[in-house]
Amino acid sequence: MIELTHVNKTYGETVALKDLSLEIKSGEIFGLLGHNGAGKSTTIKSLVSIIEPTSGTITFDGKDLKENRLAIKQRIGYVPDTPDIFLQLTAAEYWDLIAAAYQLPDAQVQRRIDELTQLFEIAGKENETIENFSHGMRQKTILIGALLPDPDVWILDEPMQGLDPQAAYNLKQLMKSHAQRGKTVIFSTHVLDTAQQLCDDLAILRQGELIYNGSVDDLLATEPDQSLETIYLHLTGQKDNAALLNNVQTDGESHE
Ligand SMILES: Nc1ncnc2c1ncn2[C@@H]1O[C@H](COP(=O)(O)OP(=O)(O)OP(=O)(O)O)[C@@H](O)[C@H]1O
Repeated sequence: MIELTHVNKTYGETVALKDLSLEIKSGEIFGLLGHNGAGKSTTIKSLVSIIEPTSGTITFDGKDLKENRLAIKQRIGYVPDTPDIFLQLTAAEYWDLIAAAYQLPDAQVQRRIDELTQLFEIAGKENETIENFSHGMRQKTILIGALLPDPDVWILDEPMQGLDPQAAYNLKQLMKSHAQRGKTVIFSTHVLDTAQQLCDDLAILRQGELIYNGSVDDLLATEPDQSLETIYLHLTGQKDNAALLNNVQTDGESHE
């Protein structure tokens, strides 16, 4: 179980997270939703210790993250929101770096790399520089790095971005089986169909504040026969969106 309790994060004047409390259970897929700037990446970066909350506590199985940072980080596989990292390395050098950080046995590393590069269809590209990869190939390289140690907790920031349909399908299957093995998957997404398909529980953030936390099923039950997209837009959307949309659509005509 992962618990965030009264977590706040400010950047100067900007309040990125406001009094966020969440419980994320083992064996579940937990989705973080919210518009651009809502605080999803800030939540994720706090969980993986890239940033320090201004106040509040985060615990993993009752252990405080601040006091057990290294041990907890070893349990986490993290995919950041951009794959544009370590561009000067080859994919193999990047995975070596991860293997060293997690102190993985060579045989395990080679087996996992063989399996994962075949699954994500980048076998044969291991010795090419990441800078020369397409966006999707970079994303696959980072994903393989995160999955290499088979960590307990996967924390994935918009992981489907740039993946081709086959790779996205494979990743979704891996996420489901990871949760079925009693482990935890936390991911952020803007793709509400994916959230509806995959998540057990959800948090929806708006301007750093939690506006929904609970199961997908309970949320769907609030408006029977509506999709998650419709319900999400009702919760978070602009009140006068139709008028704004109409202005933009008809603006071209008024200048013709
Ligand atoms: N390093 C930073 N310095 C200053 N402000 C920041 C920094 N990082 C994030 N913010 C601000 O914190 C708020 C939350 O940003 P965050 O990246 O968590 O949003 P997000 O929900 O992940 O957005 P997106 O969907 O666009 O990725 C935003 O107002 C953002 O401008």
